[in-house]
Amino acid sequence: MPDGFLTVEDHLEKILRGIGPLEPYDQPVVESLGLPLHADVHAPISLPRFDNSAMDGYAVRAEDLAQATSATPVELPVVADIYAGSSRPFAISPGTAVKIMTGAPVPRGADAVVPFEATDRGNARVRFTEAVREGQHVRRAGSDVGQGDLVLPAGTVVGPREAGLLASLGLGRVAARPRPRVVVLSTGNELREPGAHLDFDSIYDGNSYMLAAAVRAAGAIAYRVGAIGDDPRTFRRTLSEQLVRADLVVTSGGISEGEKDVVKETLSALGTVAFPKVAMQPGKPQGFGTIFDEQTPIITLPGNPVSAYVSFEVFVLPAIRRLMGLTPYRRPMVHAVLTQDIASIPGRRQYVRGVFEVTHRGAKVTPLGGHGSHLLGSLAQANALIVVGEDETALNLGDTVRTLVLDRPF
Ligand SMILES: Nc1nc2c(c(=O)[nH]1)N[C@H]1C(S)=C(S)[C@@H](COP(=O)(O)OP(=O)(O)OC[C@H]3O[C@@H](n4cnc5c(N)ncnc54)[C@H](O)[C@@H]3O)O[C@H]1N2
Ligand code: MOO
Repeated sequence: MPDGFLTVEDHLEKILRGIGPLEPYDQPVVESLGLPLHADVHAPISLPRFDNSAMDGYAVRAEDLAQATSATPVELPVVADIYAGSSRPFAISPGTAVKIMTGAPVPRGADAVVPFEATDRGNARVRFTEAVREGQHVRRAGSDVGQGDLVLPAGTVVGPREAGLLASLGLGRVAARPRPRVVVLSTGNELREPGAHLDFDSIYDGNSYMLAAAVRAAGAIAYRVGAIGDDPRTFRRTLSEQLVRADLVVTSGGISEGEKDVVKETLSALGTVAFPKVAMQPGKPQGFGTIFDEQTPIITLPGNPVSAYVSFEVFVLPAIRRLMGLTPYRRPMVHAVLTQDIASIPGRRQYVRGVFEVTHRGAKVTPLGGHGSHLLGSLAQANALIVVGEDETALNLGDTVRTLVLDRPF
């Protein structure tokens, strides 16, 4: 590794050690979508809560129909109608039937339900032409979930199915860490909002959009602050104004060796931010620390768009996941067979854009475009980053290589 460089692992370790998980609180179930449960959830009630009918039909005692055949039908008086949600508790006596709708409580004494289709659909009296099995079409109390059962262990990520279960158990709120609020801002006098007038040397601010989208895709809340220029006072003022809504600040640009590297200049005096060179490509210049009295964590990413994106994947995504308590923090590597040679940069870990596919013969990955950190077109075509280790001298066609498959939930 080149002198004076940190490894990717060391820099990531510093970030993860410097950022603690946010404090959990009881939040509405739908708001917790994508967040891990902070505590085990035990069922406060059983499901179903009471014996209920799985069919529209008649509740009966199975033994009353034991002799029913088409030649010797059994006819019973219909003594009540029971609808889901509108019935009083009810019991049936031997030799009677009750009309019942799906979901309605099965009356005490009844032990089976016969669907309308298997009867003459009578109102005052109903005729049955076959016997029924005890328990037929009755959904027993507790047969799905027992009261007190551990239904969702701590760490389970809330998705639509978990939300449905929680609400069905009467739990409208659950303990989870809050969705992190991430302020995204980019720096550079050359930057303009999409749609704005461009001077001969200005460009559109793609990074703040890319990073804000990546923050959201990671499950956090993104506050995108438009690009700010290279003036240290404006940068400092903007940062201090944004702190009230930031669990983490992410910047792009202004951290290399230039003469107007505003982020580096300003932050050096504002807190604990260090600006190491990291042994990776792209993404060599990096920065991390805390700022102001609030000690808000800030991750400063390089301005080259591909460098900013790769750095987000490698450092910011794990940081966001740590804030919300979502493990694993780091995207798992997936093995795939390489379809072309890749030249390696010795001493640095490379993240090479690629296209990952699963075919009937297994997973394969094809490198894409060049190494340039400005190549946005090929970045948008890629769906994976091929990881070339610091010590690897070359990767060859046919090698099994490690890849980060982008956008995939984990
Ligand atoms: N003398 C040296 N020069 C550079 C070095 C070095 O080691 N010595 N490192 C290079 C590497 S590697 C990178 S990466 C960049 C990082 O530079 P900065 O973080 O200071 O970024 P800027 O100089 O502000 O911008 C770099 C590049 O990216 C464009 N950019 C910036 N922000 C945006 C944005 N929001 N949207 C779109 N494009 C953006 C900017 O116009 C520049 O072209 O430094 C190298 N230089
Ligand atoms: O290392 Mo810079 O981040 O490639 O282009």
